Amino acid sequence: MTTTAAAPTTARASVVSFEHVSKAYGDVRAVDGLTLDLRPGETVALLGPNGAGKSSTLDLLLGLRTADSGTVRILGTSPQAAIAAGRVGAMLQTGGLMEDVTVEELVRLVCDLHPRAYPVGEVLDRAGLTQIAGRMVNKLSGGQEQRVRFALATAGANDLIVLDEPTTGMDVTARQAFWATMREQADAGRTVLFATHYLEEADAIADRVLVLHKGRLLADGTAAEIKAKAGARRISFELEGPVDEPALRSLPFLSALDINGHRVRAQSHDADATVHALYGLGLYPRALEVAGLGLEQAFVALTEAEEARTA
Ligand SMILES: Nc1ncnc2c1ncn2[C@@H]1O[C@H](COP(=O)(O)OP(=O)(O)OP(=O)(O)O)[C@@H](O)[C@H]1O
Repeated sequence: MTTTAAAPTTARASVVSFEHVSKAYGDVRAVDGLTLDLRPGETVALLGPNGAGKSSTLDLLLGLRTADSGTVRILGTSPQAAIAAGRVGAMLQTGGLMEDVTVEELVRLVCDLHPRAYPVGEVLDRAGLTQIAGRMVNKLSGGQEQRVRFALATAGANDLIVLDEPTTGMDVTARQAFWATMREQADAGRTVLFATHYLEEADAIADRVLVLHKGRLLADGTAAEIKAKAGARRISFELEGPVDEPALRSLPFLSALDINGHRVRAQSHDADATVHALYGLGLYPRALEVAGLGLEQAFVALTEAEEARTA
């Protein structure tokens, strides 16, 4: 396949590109110099504490807000042009659904407007809406409304799917079906970007995790890399006989140590080296366990460290 500079939608091109993008509301810097590239087929989770700038970032990406400075591109064009060309599907937290129509009528309307729409029946089925296709939109439960939003976001063959806390209010079955569909979309080469507060979802689904804090990118990598960046693994063991605390504190790479009777819990930046040194002290740890930080613990560690650094 040949590629040329004039073909921004080739596999090598960025699907999403932010270059030094900033957005402030008064003196609140919601997005602060964000530079970012998302590539085809990536499933990317956007994490951050409340107010970190996740929704603002998605709003800028979708052209719903204008950046104060910097450039946002989708597939090499402006967000508005990419959306008009039917290349972007979005599912946002806010924004009411049209109410005086049935589920099917609403889905049909959106399919009619989409330049590369899927058949209405397929869209309804994929979102688990076939059974309630004839129901009025204003009679739906919160979780059913989310399914409708999901259907609207996947009404056509989009290159980019943007989701703001998509599974909020969905039950377990809906959630599983939702992520199965998103995986299919990613396998078909679509880029999926989703903001979430469910870290276990990010861990299970995303092949790339972005951590935002005060509008800045604090971490960018696989979930495993984010956990490693938080810089610690947990070690726990028991010791027989008197516990020599100074000797334990002298172990290399320790970031935390908690001694409770004979039970020792530690965090280490290099658990292998710490455990090796533990045996080197002539100690015989029993019930030894070494575990990584979960994504949630890593997220808390990273954002708290940044909070302390920037306070
Ligand atoms: N329209 C607005 N006017 C003023 N301030 C705003 C506006 N929208 C957002 N902000 C502020 O910008 C910052 C970023 O908000 P944003 O909604 O992007 O964060 P978020 O990461 O999506 O938060 P959450 O997890 O709570 O949804 C916050 O401090 C918020 O109060």
